[in-house]
Amino acid sequence: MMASCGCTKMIHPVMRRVVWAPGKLASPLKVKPLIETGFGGVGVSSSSFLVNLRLSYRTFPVRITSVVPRGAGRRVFSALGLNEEQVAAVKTEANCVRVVAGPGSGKTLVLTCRIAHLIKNRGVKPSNMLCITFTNKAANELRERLRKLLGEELSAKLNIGTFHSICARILREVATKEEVGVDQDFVIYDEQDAGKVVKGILEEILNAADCNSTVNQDVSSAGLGSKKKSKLLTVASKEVQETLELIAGLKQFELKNFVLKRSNSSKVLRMPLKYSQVQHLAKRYENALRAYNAVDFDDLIYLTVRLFYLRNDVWEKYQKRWSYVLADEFQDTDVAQYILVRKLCMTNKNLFVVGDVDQAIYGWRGADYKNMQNLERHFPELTTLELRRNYRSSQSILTLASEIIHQSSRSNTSLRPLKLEPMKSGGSPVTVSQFDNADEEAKYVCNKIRSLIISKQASYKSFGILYRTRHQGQRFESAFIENGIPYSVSGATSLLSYKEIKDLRAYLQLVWNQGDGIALERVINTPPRGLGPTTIKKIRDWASERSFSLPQALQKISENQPSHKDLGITAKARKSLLEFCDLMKELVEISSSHDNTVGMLVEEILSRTKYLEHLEGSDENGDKRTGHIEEFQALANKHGCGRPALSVFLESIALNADSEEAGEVGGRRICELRLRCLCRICSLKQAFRQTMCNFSHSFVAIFCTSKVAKSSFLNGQYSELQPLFYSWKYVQNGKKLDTVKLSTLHAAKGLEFDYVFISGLEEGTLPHIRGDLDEERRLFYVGVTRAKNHLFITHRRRALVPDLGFRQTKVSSFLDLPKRLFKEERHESQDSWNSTQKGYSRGYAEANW
Ligand SMILES: Nc1ncnc2c1ncn2[C@@H]1O[C@H](COP(=O)(O)OP(=O)(O)OP(=O)(O)O)[C@@H](O)[C@H]1O
Repeated sequence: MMASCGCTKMIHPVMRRVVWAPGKLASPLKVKPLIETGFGGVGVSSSSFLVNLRLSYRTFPVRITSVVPRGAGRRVFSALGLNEEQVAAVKTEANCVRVVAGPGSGKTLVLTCRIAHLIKNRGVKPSNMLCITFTNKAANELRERLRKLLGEELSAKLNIGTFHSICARILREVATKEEVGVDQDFVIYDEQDAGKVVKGILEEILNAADCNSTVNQDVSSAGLGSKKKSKLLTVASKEVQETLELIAGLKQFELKNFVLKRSNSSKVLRMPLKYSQVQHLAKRYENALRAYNAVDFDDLIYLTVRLFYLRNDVWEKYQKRWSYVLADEFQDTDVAQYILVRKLCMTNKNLFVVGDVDQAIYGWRGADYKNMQNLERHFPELTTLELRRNYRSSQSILTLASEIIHQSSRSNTSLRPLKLEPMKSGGSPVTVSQFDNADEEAKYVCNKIRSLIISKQASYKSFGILYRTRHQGQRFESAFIENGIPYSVSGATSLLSYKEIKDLRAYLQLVWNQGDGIALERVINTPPRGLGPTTIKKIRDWASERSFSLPQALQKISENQPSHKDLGITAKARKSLLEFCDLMKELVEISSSHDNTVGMLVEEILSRTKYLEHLEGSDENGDKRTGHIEEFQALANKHGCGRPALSVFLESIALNADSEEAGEVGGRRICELRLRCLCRICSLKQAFRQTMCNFSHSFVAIFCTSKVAKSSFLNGQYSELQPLFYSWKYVQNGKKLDTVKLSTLHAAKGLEFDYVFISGLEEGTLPHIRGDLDEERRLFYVGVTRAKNHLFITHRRRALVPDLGFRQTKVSSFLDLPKRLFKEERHESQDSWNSTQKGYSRGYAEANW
């Protein structure tokens, strides 16, 4: 209908396809549905507090001159290296505090010390504090620092987590099906699972609409009609992604109206057209999730907020439990997260938030930096403090950063720009270099790294290569592989993204919740058991005619209800289904035993399904996949016995995709890749090379540590393998890999490096063609302020521009800066590449052996 009123341009592409078939939409799926008084009280003496504090700050370049006695107030913190601004923020008497903190000003340090101060000097129980971070990585870092600072016992009582993990915990404690649509055993769907649900709904709608329109058009040629009917329409992943984003926007909008209504406000927000178009889709999506007893990431927060508004007792319970709320990176909160924090602090008004409007980079996923400002309205007693001293970057880098951010419009915010004060003077000038193309740019970066490594001025981990879009990293990856430069990628392919791990995870999810339709669809024919797509479609059709979900249909089949004829499937397929149902019943029983760990359950799944044999037979990467399964089992083995442990394990993998563990696996994969390429470029014999290329991880370890290999290295043979050898040694010694870090600008938030390269400063790339100009500028600012001592900015004359393909580029408007702030370099194609490469191999051996 809407399309016919001339607004096609405003209509979402998927909706355009769906809306053209008004009245033909399939009907929504109906499914039946620490009272310790300071440290003394718990055995932490003031001196051990200070010792611990000192230990925890080993990572900080602070000078501790003397041990200050307990209660010496301001002096305690200044002795620990905090400056006056930081001490003021830590020790402020105000209860409701907003700390506006520039980059590199020590936000984490302040947050850690504030928590310690509240416990030590204000007698707040650790169990009454809730500390919210944005990523699991940040939560882990804070936890670790506090563990060193406060000791094991006290820090264990603190509640530290991301918005998602905290809300999941609340819902698991108090959710009921009647109030929020799921019970406490719910599963959490990640973006991929949610995408599958949306894809299913969209394709169902499209195919139903297509089927009807074929009939309506009275297609004379029966052949064409049936052909059309038999070819199912599919939906592209981009369309699924766009639909998910619209549904997320609609949910935010609905939550705002819900809160207005519950707060007795007469204001009602008008729904934007784009959201009204997806309303029915969103409803079907919600119904499908609830039918599977599942929630998505957004739901975790929305449902918690709804529960707080619907149930006073629940709200009171949590605001009493967490009477002190501290939140990091507050500029990146979205509507729901803001409402949650506000509601939790509504009565106690004990709030401590840290944030920086200039580093707000998540507007595209619903974050609203104006939440920093909204605090003034909702908490009139708010005290604002500033951290302006930057300890990270040299003066030249900071001057450039300030110029960049002062050019942003800063519209709609009363927060004045922070005037950062550099604590480091001077510094080498920032370099802006132009290259012909991405290859030349990558060679330049490799050369710089090599020369600094050879001259021992830097280790690999002192380099950060930052870029706007993920695909830019690939060019650097290939260049590093060719040159034996060890690297790791922020947010690299995690263990959880491999097919075999997804299969195992789906089995576990189904064991936990037999109503999980997405998990069921994944494993019902994996390994193959004669239940192909046609059989499943027939069962699904049978089920939807009776308003059952697929899991409910299976339940009916296992109760011997429909015959294979009723279902329209073969007797063999029905037998197979019954066997599958029996298998699941057995696995559920195993999971319930208090003697069985999650690791044992994984083993049972593998043996009862003959999954490993299936892998061997079906996949040439069988070895690698078996390695991934071993890693997954190792993770599972860390968990205890019975169903509670299974729940904890599933939740930890759903909510910890950004954790170090996942990254570690990414790092190992990179070792493999690198070794393959190194084999190619160095003079290994054909047969040996073959073995090396088929190697498993343990083989690399054996090779790298074997005497033969060592002597080969000493003799100067295989010198290209040396970086790998060192990386492997690092892993063996339990150290983090010494690698150059490749990262998108978004993922670089919170990181710092001696040397930073920011690549691709071209119009269309940075600023990104589809980005908001101000937010893109802030992203650039975040990148620049990651650099401690040396900053290299690069741009290419010809490059792959997002949405436009390969083309001649224009230098980014973000580089319209006073020329005095940087040094410009132009690089033509290099011929000296090969000769430097040889020199490097020799140099590397000399420098490292
Ligand atoms: N008082 C201090 N004295 C010396 N160094 C400090 C002090 N406070 C912070 N630093 C140093 O400043 C650097 C930045 O600290 P931190 O990473 O906590 O900053 P941040 O405010 O979280 O930065 P960003 O928001 O840019 O990620 C660190 O290297 C830290 O060691």
